[in-house]
Amino acid sequence: QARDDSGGGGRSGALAPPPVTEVPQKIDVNPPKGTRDFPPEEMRLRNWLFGNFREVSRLFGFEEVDFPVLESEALFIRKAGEEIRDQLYCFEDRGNRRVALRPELTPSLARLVIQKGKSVSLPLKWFAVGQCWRYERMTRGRRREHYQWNMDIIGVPEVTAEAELISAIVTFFKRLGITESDVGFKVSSRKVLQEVLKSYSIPENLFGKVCIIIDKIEKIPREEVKKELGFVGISDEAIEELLQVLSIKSLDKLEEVLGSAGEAIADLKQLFSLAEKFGYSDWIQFDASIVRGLAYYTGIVFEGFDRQGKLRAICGGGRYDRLLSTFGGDDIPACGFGFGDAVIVELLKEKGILPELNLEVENIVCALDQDLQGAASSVATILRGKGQTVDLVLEIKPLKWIFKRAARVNARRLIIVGSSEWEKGLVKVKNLSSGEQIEVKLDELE
Ligand SMILES: Nc1ccc(Br)nc1
Repeated sequence: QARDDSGGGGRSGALAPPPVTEVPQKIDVNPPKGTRDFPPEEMRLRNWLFGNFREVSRLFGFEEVDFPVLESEALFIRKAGEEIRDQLYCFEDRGNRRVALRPELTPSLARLVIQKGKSVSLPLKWFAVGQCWRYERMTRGRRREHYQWNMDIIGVPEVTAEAELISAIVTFFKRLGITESDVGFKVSSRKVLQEVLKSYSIPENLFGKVCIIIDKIEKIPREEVKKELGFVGISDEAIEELLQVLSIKSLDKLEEVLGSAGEAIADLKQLFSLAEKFGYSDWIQFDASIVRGLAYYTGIVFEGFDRQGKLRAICGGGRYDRLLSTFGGDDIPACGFGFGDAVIVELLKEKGILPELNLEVENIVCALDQDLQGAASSVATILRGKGQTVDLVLEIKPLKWIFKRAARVNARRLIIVGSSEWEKGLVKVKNLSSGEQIEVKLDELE
């Protein structure tokens, strides 16, 4: 019989039998496939990581923004064959609207910039830390959600913006104890591809598709890449030239091939010169094979990698000068990066530099008998009013239990409220590291 929780009268009169409760159904206590809970220990690590994201963003003068996790599906529908599109976590809501759990933050940011229009003055320097989703066939057992830190600069066409963003990531790595011997950035520009495609008169509208196919160069066999490029109409000759250019690892070599007049070389030379000034030259290297897997990049692209080659890309980003206009906004230049919360933790574990993050409570306060529980509450309130953390024991417990609890919460002091002391306006204060115990007047407690 369903429980009558309609709040109505039902048969709940004084003499009526107690309502038949539902037979308890054991629910699955695990979170949905591909998602995570954050119990205290994991939450402390997440807060520490996000705290560093936010502190670096603050150091660089960026403002925090956020957007709904749920967006119109249209924001992410791009026809360039991206994986992010194939794995879109999308559905029709009860209002028959096509919606999606955001797979990334950049389109939402672009939407908000357009919405703000002339009410905001450029350049905008915005950052966000948000959960992003993908519907991954669980056969690969990969996650379906992660948190991404994004920093974006809107309204700056110069490469100074990309240089600034990479500097922010370097600053973040250094804060965590990660050095240029651990990680690096592979940097290129999609203008390299653009210049090659243009020399073969390949139409602009194929640019996004070609980039997405080439981004798979490390993930699928070379022959498959060539076949896919052929399918979209790239000639064999152009394919050979593309793959040749993509294997270039030095700017001098690239300049030999492309010549010195193109934007690609100019942008990359400026970026490497700025890197010198920022002091992170040892962190970056040119690699023409870097195109990144998002269709909207139009210029410099970069990705953070671990030099041991054990992990997937740590972060990635680039310039996306056309995204806002494709959403019907003005032609505003933009660049940004995404930095996931998973690979970085694997890297910290690999390096053995995960921080020790324990619950730290300054005081544990307890009453020795029931009628002093109120007194213990007032002691806790006084200490909290002074900005001290207090774990207040909420029941009368034996001292053995209290000491065990004090150890678990790493308390520095035990404040005991006992009747004989309380009558004299005193409490017992035990220093839990030295063991020293003194009596303190309540109004002198600090
Ligand atoms: N885009 C995206 C979303 C969620 C995860 Br996990 N990985 C990538």
